[in-house]
Amino acid sequence: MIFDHILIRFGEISTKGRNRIKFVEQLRRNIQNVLTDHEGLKYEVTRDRLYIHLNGQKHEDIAEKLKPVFGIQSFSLALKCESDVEQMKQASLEAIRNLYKKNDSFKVSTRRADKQFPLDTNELNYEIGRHILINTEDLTVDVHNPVINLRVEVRKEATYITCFDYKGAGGLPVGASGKAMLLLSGGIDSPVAGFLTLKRGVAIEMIHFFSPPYTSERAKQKVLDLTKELTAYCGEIKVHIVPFTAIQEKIRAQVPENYSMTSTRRMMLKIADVIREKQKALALITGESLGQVASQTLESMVAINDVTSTPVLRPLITMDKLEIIKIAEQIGTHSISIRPYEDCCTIFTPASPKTKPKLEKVSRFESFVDFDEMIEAAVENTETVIIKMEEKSNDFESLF
Ligand SMILES: Nc1ncnc2c1ncn2[C@@H]1O[C@H](COP(=O)(O)OP(=O)(O)OP(=O)(O)O)[C@@H](O)[C@H]1O
Repeated sequence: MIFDHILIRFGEISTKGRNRIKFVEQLRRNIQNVLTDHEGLKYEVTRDRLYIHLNGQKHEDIAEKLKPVFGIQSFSLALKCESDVEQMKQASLEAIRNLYKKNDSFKVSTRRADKQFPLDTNELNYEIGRHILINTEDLTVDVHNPVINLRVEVRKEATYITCFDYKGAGGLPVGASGKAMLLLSGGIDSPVAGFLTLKRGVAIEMIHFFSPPYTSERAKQKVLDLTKELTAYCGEIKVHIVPFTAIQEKIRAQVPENYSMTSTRRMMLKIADVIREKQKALALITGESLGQVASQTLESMVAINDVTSTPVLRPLITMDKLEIIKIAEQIGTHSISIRPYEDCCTIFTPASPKTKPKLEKVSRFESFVDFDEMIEAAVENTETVIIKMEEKSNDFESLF
């Protein structure tokens, strides 16, 4: 069957009151971005739907690309006809004829956005259902549990007939909730934190701390590869790579060993905050999960977080490691994260870091060093690259 439209349902956006127009506009832009390779598509936005006119393009590729777009609750292949009973009957029959198998059951579910339409939903269900039964063989009606649910959406300007729904990614359109900077290590957790933040409509840029020669080019490549996996959800992502060797060496030389981890995290957060301000982002994101390691106790968070009043989002804070790993596998980052290349933190990890560091103590240790100048130099020498989306096929259905 030739479907001529894709009908997209928004889900959570519909409830966003006055911001709705902004949200829908952002979703339309995000959809257009993932479909740039498909020429001739036309977009039409109504109060609670977005329609893509396919103009003869095949729907299969387009449907695949829509699956990871946040802000879509569900979408359906659709056939458009005039809002006229005879035309609806014909189009419904055409839609179902090419779809059903022997002994399938079906149901017609009409929805009238146009309340002035002369027939009510029951009458329309009956008229269309009867027309289908008369003109097909081996089909039965089952209003409770049908194999085919033929949906007829009657609007003033047109009627859309759909019979096959895809589940969307849910969440909010990326960019609709502002922008934040993700501190991305090469580990399992931070890419998952990035994915979950994107899902809530926040655009992200990455910040990675890199300590050559202690960490290799391959460790850097790992971070770029992780970023590439996340571009499936947002098109492209900027990565800021911060040279961190000098600061780490200074910490090792000047701060007592059991406080070096706390101090390292504080410097990371300070630098990230400067880059955040330059990039006009509103928050920082980390992959921390409560109690996972020494630097992720509440006491550590108090001592680390003290360097900034910028909101630090920690989407994984209450999650178990196994839950995090499961998402990492589904979004395709896990196999990259477990590559055996070193991260700057693992190399400098002290034998027994303080699990309950005192804020006064770490501040005092740091007061003997002029870190500000080193932070400025690190920001100045930061390298920025843009990673663009790559076509890939994740198991999106099982994810959402
Ligand atoms: N080299 C780095 N560059 C950027 N951010 C980092 C780096 N190392 C750690 N972080 C940030 O600090 C968080 C905590 O790091 P840590 O190594 O303690 O924990 P983790 O649970 O192993 O996290 P991950 O799996 O993301 O590495 C990370 O999730 C990440 O947000």
